[in-house]
Amino acid sequence: MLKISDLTKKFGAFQALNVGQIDIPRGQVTGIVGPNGAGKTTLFNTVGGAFRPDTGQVMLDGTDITGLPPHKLAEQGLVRTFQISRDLGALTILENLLLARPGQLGESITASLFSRARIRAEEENAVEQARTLLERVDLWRLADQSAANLSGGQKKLLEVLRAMMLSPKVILLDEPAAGVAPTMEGVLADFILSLKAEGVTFAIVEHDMEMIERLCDSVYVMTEGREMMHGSFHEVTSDPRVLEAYLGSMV
Ligand SMILES: Nc1ncnc2c1ncn2[C@@H]1O[C@H](COP(=O)(O)OP(=O)(O)OP(=O)(O)O)[C@@H](O)[C@H]1O
Repeated sequence: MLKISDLTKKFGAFQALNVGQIDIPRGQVTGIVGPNGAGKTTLFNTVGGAFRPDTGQVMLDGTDITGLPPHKLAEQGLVRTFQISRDLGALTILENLLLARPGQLGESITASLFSRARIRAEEENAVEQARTLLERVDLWRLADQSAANLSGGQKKLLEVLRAMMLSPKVILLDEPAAGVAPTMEGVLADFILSLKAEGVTFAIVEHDMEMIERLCDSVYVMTEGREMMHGSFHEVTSDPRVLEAYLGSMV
């Protein structure tokens, strides 16, 4: 589904990313792990349109999407999640979802002058889509409350729902377990797996190895900007090179 080839990114003289080949298969959850500074966030930023790569190629379902900005990537079916920021926290839960979806008709002045009814229908569709998503995770009853009041786990659910408003093929999911109480981790994991069962493809950057084990069909281990190893959770966690990469980052 997503093929990342020879992707590089430098910050000044520092080579933060130097990936050979990372494949994110259709309908699977692929984990990306590695010690601090390994380049995981830079990979997501470069694939997700925040940075342009220096070299390399990203193909999504057969289409070259290299270097496209986030709104173009979303049109193609690739969406990256972001933490619910302070600004988004000030909005209600429903507003968070409605804002995640770029206005289609509403962006054109001509359309807004001549197609009020269509715009209203479009907005009603968006509310309906948001309601369906919120009901799935039992957040519809809180739709009018400020997102800032949600627990860490509920905020993570909201991040995923915001991505789902764009009906993506692929979600780049940033640290789903971060700031989530252990009791909520299972709820979050089950929701991600239910989306996977419906055909959504995930790439997940995560430090929490229990979450990786629970979610991932396969795992890439990154170190020093490169993909060092790829395999099942048990293959990568029993490989001495992986242990060494983690220990090496701590000394
Ligand atoms: N905008 C930037 N400017 C300069 N250097 C950067 C920038 N972003 C990241 N780096 C550097 O690139 C390297 C990789 O960072 P990155 O954040 O991608 O690692 P990571 O694997 O996500 O780490 P962590 O697990 O700690 O989030 C680090 O050495 C970091 O300092």
